[in-house]
Amino acid sequence: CPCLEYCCSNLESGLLPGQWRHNSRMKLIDMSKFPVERIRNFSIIAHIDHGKSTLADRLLEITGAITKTQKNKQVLDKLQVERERGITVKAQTASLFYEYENQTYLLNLIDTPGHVDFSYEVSRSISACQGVLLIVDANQGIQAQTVANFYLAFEAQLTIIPVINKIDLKNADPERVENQIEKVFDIPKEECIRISAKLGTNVDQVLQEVVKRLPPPTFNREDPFKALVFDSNFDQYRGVIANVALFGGCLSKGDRIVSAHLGKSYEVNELGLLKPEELPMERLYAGQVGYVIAGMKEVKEAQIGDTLYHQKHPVEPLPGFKPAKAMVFAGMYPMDQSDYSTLRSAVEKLTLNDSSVTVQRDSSLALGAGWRLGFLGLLHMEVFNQRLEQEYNASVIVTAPTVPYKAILSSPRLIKHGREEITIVNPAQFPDRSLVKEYLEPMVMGTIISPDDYIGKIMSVCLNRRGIQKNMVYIDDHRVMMKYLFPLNEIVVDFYDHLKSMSSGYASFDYEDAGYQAADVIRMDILLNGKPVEELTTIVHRDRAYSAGKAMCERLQDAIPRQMFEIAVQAAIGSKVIARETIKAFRKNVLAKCYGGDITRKMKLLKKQAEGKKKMRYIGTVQVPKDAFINVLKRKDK
Ligand SMILES: Nc1nc2c(ncn2[C@@H]2O[C@H](COP(=O)(O)OP(=O)(O)OP(=O)(O)O)[C@@H](O)[C@H]2O)c(=O)[nH]1
Repeated sequence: CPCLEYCCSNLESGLLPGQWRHNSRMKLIDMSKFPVERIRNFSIIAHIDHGKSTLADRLLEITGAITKTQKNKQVLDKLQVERERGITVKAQTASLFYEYENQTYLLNLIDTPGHVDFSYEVSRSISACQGVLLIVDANQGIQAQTVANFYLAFEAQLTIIPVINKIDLKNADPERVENQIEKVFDIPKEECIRISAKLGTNVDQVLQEVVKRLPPPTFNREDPFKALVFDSNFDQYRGVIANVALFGGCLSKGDRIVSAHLGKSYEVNELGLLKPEELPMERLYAGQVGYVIAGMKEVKEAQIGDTLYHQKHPVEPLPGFKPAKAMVFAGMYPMDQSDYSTLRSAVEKLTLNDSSVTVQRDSSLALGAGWRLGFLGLLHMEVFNQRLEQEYNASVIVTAPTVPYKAILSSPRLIKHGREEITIVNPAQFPDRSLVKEYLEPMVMGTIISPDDYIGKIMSVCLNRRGIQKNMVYIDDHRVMMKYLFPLNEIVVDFYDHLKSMSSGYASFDYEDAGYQAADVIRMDILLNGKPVEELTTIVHRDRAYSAGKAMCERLQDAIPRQMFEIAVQAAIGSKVIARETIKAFRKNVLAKCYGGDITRKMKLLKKQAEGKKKMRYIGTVQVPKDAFINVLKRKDK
């Protein structure tokens, strides 16, 4: 960092361990005496693309943590997938020093993702904070994730500073957005700050308001050490790096700490602040946010939500978090079985970094040995897949995603360990109706915000997806917020895409878990040339079986390239085929060389060709492209 200089052994600088020198003003900051009242911990939360990472860049620039160059764009989005997709996937922390009214403040900022699949990151991040900056786009106004994120912060009783971003846009209407904020969140519009994160307009005011409006942490250095693990990463060489917020006491290098969850003890090898790179320190104090490396070999050992304390001073553990709940499951297999062990180590390493992915071993007749992975949503699954390919050079086949159904069993034969209820994460293991009292499907409460011109279209799509309307309110003169109860299965794959395209990109969607409901669902198999393909088996609602089967066959017909033999694509329920499409074979013109001539010779050639094809159909395996598994589930809403 060009502006701040940290000293641990450099005697010439005249600094003691744990002291900072602010080069531009030659001011020494002794962290051991830094008062808690001058610390502010806050998150930046918003709907996707409303400008969180851009604002974080400006805050880092103003406070001198990074230099102002073209290269320094979205510095907190470090992953390649984040940079390529332009989205934040993982929350990032940065500690900044800010000068206000001749006092130095330590601001710990956490930039969070905006997409619904990563809202778990948001809820974890805000647990380490006392306040949030709620960013709203001055053109788009309040969107579905703005509402969801607001409630996360509101329920955690954090101070909320509304910030209206992108006021430089031609169509910006900050006045309208302020009215929406007042109406929907009951925050007086005078409290909103209008900024342009891109141009830097009023960004300094944001920092001033953070200092003025957000409360400092109320933790005491004299109390026993107590820290919340709110995130963790895995480094191949250094092991687990736990991001912690200190809720009391202080922690020094060499201290022995215990993780409350496992009761294991560790020696602290390294600790420090995140600026946003790791900056080793001698000590961390109550109220600060930083990182700790303590020889933990698996992320499981630094479980998110866990409490760390000094071995000699046990404390009451903090409440922690609910574990992330996987919403989508899919099989993952190596393209080539010989790559199995390489892929296994890649999956293990990546899940060490992303503890919200659940992993179970699985195998399939067609695709060999693999895993069944659970994700928080489809984007999460795509990002995981992309990271595997980019960061670990692995090539994988991902099967059709499915949601976790439940079945209440009636047959005592199947009741293991007194469990009557089973969760079905693989449709191929869907228990037969005769063994089941009741099937249950996962439900979600969806929030849709859209201009009112599209209400009619949206309602008909929601109905088509078995949605039940629960509420509808106007958030301003032209925008409505609708609440729908949906079966998760109906919205998980492509609902958001449809909603976006039918509303010219104006509608936004967010959902939260709403438990389980009884449902009349059945298993539908897909057969290619009479052979069931386990990886394409799906669970569908009985009323939708025929239309779903027909649509899947049609989509497979498009997705599977023509091969040297004819392929019959069938959808079946039990032994009953309910839909069929045929993929025609490439036909070699065996008669090309026969100019006129004897008809019996032509017939002989055609018969020989037909026999050859019959053989191929028998022995040939159908090649299914790897993206076909997901594409077959994407439906077209009328
Ligand atoms: N005109 C204008 N564009 C902005 C402003 N702030 C951000 N943007 C643009 O908006 C887009 C999204 O910005 P990001 O900072 O990536 O948004 P984000 O909220 O971090 O996005 P996620 O992390 O994916 O949720 C980028 O193209 C930015 O350049 C602004 O003040 N004015």
